[in-house]
Amino acid sequence: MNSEHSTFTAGKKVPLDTPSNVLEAAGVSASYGARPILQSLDLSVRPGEVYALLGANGAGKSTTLSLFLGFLVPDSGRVRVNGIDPVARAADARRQLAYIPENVAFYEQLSARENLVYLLDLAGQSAGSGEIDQALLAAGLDAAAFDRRMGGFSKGMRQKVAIALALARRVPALLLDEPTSGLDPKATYEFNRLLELLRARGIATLMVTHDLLSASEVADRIGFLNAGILQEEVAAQGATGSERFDVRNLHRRYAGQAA
Ligand SMILES: Nc1ncnc2c1ncn2[C@@H]1O[C@H](COP(=O)(O)OP(=O)(O)OP(=O)(O)O)[C@@H](O)[C@H]1O
Repeated sequence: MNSEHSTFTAGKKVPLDTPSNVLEAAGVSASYGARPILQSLDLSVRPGEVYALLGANGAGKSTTLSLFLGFLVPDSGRVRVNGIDPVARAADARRQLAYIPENVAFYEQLSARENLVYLLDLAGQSAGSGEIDQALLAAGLDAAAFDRRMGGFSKGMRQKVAIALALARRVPALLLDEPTSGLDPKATYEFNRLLELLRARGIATLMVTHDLLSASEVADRIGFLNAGILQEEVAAQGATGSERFDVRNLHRRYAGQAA
């Protein structure tokens, strides 16, 4: 039980075994040196929720990811990953997370299977070959590619391996930095279906993106960050379907903000 997490029910403090927010930033301000970047940021992602963080270049989106990764110490406020402080308990917090940067790095000489075995081992986990194959298949990698060297993999294939690693590690949270940039429409479509799988598995996903169409298709909530301030959050209207968000409306807000 995590004593840091509790809630008030009818005036009585009730401890929670599982935090209701897997990713949580509350009243967070952060800076690089003397330069303030994020101001009083309140952002949370629940289990099984896909949260898309939008904002102009330099708005502070990647900086937000850095907070959850424990790369940046906040000036004030509270950051938690599955109830764990990513600075005070860095190794524990990292075990809760998978981070997929814009360009995912793997051991180029190793195959997808070998990368997974090795990276799981580095993470202190062992998985049988059956489990590894299941994760790769669930992530949508063609079985013919399992034993190919990753040096020749496309960005879309690399992302599938990265998602397979997250699935095999059974992490409760996933951080994605511009996952669909540079993907063709088919690969983008496949990636968006993968996000739906992550949602179904109860993973809390925070995705930084400029891709409004993907965000509108897969996100449950969209936040607009402007100059380090989370100006607005909008929630999906329906559980599924293309009308979850009004894309034109999103575009107007986003473009208006970026101007
Ligand atoms: N390591 C760093 N040291 C100093 N300043 C930084 C550092 N990293 C980012 N910045 C600055 O912080 C601000 C926010 O950057 P951040 O990368 O979080 O923005 P972003 O919203 O992710 O932008 P983009 O869409 O271009 O990736 C920018 O002005 C950037 O120049």
